[in-house]
Amino acid sequence: MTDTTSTPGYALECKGLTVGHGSVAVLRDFDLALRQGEVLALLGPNGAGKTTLLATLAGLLPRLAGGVSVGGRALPSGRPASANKADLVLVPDDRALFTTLTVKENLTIANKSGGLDVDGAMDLFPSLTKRLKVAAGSLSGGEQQMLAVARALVQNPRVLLIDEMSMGLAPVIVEDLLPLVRRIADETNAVVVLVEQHVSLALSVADQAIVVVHGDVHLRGPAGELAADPALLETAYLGETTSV
Ligand SMILES: Nc1ncnc2c1ncn2[C@@H]1O[C@H](COP(=O)(O)OP(=O)(O)OP(=O)(O)O)[C@@H](O)[C@H]1O
Repeated sequence: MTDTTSTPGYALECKGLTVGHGSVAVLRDFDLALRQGEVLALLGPNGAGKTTLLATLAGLLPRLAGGVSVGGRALPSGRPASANKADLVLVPDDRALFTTLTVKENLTIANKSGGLDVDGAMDLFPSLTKRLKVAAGSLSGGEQQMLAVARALVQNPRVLLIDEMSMGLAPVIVEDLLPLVRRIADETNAVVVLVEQHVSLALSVADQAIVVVHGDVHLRGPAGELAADPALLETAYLGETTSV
């Protein structure tokens, strides 16, 4: 039987975690241990199970097996309110903004005590300052992504899960946005799990990286070491299990 006891010192821990849809597993027996302020780049081709993993960590899907703990406390399976109470916040790939509300309203209704306030969020995303009174649905794609991350930050996350921050954005915007992930982890001490298709950029801001392919971990290690070995990454993406 899987030992799901949490280990002291880890801000986010998964042990023997299996996630999926209905009874169909898409990512099996997944282990993870991250400390405060660490950034994980979760990489892999389409259909690998990355989004399913994030949704499960956020309690939006029930676990099929294994355990998840945040700050040493076990999270119940399939309970988004419990995950949120444990300060685990998901930025989904569709951003899930309230499109008819203004930028300021989106931030104000999400604000939790102890988190950044609206002004603090504007320090990280100064270009949103002049858009505070604009409806979220009228923002550009890049601005909407900034707002989605800012809205997560005002919830004072201990664990921040960001699914495909760069989806639909021009490369030049992605190059500006991804370094903010590093700054967020450094300044707030949150764990950040970043699902990202821009592999080099993601590795440049991450501490650790994992490549999942068809539901299995094919490579994991320090992000810098993976970035320095493109051939190894390619091999992992092609489906061969390898190691740094
Ligand atoms: N709602 C669902 N019901 C059943 N199966 C699903 C559902 N959503 C995703 N899947 C399946 O689960 C598997 C993993 O999908 P998932 O979206 O987690 O992968 P991913 O790594 O995030 O890929 P992508 O980068 O394309 O988003 C895929 O085979 C997908 O078809």
